[in-house]
Amino acid sequence: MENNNSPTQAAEHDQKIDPRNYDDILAVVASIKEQVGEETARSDIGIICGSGLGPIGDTVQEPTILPYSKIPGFPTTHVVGHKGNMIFGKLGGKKVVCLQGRFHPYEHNMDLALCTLPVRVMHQLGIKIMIVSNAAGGINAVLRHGDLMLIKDHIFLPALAGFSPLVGCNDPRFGARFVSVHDAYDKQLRNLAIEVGRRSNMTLYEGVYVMSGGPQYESPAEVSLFKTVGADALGMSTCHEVTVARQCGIKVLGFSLITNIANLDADQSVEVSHEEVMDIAKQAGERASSFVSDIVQELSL
Ligand SMILES: O=P(O)(O)O[C@@H]1C[C@H](O)[C@@H](CO)O1
Ligand code: HPA
Repeated sequence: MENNNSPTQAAEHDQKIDPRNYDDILAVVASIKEQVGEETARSDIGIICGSGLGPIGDTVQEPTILPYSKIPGFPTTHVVGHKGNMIFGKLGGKKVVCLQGRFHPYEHNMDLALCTLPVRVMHQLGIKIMIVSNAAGGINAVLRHGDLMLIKDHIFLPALAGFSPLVGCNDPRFGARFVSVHDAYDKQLRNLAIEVGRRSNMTLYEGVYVMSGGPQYESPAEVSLFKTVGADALGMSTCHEVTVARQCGIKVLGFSLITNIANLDADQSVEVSHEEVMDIAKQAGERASSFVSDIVQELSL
């Protein structure tokens, strides 16, 4: 992404922040409040737009846009389709903060604490509910290009191999050392999404999302493995953010936009490309975004 900062802003952005340090998080939050104003910064709902829900950021009313380049400690997002803005404003009459662009562990040397810094920041800004979205490959045979899958549960593969944002010393002010993720995706919020989907004739599947480390797409044998263990869709994000949100006590609603069908058979496989992912996301993203706005309108806080 192009960096048009003045030297002072660039210096501030380069300021070293330890994402595992509670006081450093407070310093980031103080800088955001100073730049956009305390009242603008205070938010009830946080939205992380993956490759699939980018358009929702553009529908935020009375927007105040803060580029990541002006937020101390925020890395830059390099993935095409992720704009790199924090947007404050209103959606469906609610105060939201929308992250147009996320930090993928594969971009940041698997530093999951760094990649979840925005979740800790949004928690300090007051959010009670977080909506996450991603682009994903469909594993379950019912899923088609452009479908939306409500995430019921996840398999956080990097964390099972030791790459969790909660690894390392834990300041108790962040929350519990041992976080229970038995209810990571809130049932009431899922029921609301299903109800809103029914009313607007939106075909909505519910399933399990698996996060792989990426950035290479998965081989057919790997996809078969994920299918065997119960995954319906796969991607390279989200689970780290949800884990930290649950440690903070934030309720989560998650969606996967199915941008490609994952290969299950090496003899009949097709190439997967980020261009295809972006293309389908562009076609289906508008409708998915308006659906999420409808849900936000009906959320009770
Ligand atoms: O941020 P998301 O999870 O939507 O991005 C997906 C996963 C990879 O980063 C990329 C692959 O095409 O898109
Ligand atoms: N695999 C991993 N990440 C993805 C995919 C996929 O097939 N599609 C979109 N993001």
